[in-house]
Amino acid sequence: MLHPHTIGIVGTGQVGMATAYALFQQRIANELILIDRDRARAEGEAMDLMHAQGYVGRRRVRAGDYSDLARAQIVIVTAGVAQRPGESRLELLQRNVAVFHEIAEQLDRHAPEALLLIASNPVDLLTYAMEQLSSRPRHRVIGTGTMLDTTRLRTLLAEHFQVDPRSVHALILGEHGDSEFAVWSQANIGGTPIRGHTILGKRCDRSCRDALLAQVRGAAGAIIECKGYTNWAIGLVIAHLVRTIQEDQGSVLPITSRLDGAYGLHDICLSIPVRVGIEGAGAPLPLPLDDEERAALAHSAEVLRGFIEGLGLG
Ligand SMILES: NC(=O)C1=CN([C@@H]2O[C@H](COP(=O)(O)OP(=O)(O)OC[C@H]3O[C@@H](n4cnc5c(N)ncnc54)[C@H](O)[C@@H]3O)[C@@H](O)[C@H]2O)C=CC1
Ligand SMILES: CC(=O)C(=O)O
Repeated sequence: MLHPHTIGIVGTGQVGMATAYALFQQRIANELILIDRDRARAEGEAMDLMHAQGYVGRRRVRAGDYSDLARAQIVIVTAGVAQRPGESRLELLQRNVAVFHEIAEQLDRHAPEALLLIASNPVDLLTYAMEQLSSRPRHRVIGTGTMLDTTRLRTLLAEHFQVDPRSVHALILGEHGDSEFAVWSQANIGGTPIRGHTILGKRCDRSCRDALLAQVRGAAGAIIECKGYTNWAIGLVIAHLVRTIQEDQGSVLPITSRLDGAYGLHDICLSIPVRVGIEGAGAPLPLPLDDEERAALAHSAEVLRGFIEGLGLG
């Protein structure tokens, strides 16, 4: 029987461990199973985290094999290689698809019922690859998509308007990558549209909006230039997603899921707002995009489709 508080993490690098830390610290998981090709690394990380039980209470964190995932309700995949400075997410594709063949086979054998949450990059294409490689229902494979980019935009807008980021309602959709776009037609601060309105004495005109979007698109590159990787924000994004699934919240989130007809797109994984619950990706919401946004979504789909055809996944 699956246990909702048993969570597996495949890949105990920077992202995997920022995620483990968030899950542990927020008491989202009672049992964390850490799997990595480098077993010693996973063992060390498990021991380190376990030693904080004196402050968070009784929790189990252990290094394991795929066979230890039988009880896991959710398995988070953060394995693979990360971008080097100057490298795009799409450049990781071939290296990480090879890793995913092996992981999909192991997960199908040992955790066929677990919901898979993909973070490895390029996340849209690897979510697609995992859906193709795994025999589980497609809605049970989801990617973090543009959740990270969306929180980056909300943070920047909150700074601009000097409000709580949680009062900023704005979305980044499409590819988690260079072709992503902001849905400015719907963006608002506490209900007041950002376009065309002065909010708390401040405006964000076209050039301000373009500059903020450029900052969001460049955020990963800027952080990687400084510290070599990004991890803390994505760790919190994944913890939020895990809680959403565990509690069957039905939150609407810009995750990566399979589109088969929504927004006129077929057979592709990218981010649009989707209901998320215990079964994974639910129905997409029919966000009324304007012409420019529809064109941007179609462009993201075209960029990704160019790569899907080269994956050879059938
Ligand atoms: N979706 C998102 O928003 C974000 C995605 N990422 C992506 O997450 C991935 C991980 O990034 P980092 O943790 O910084 O990389 P990292 O290099 O620190 O960790 C990757 C880990 O995967 C392990 N690994 C490699 N192949 C494996 C296999 N076949 N089986 C099990 N473990 C394996 C490695 O031993 C390593 O511990 C990258 O693809 C990165 O681009 C990073 C940040 C945000
Ligand atoms: C690395 C990456 O995908 C990000 O930080 O957005």
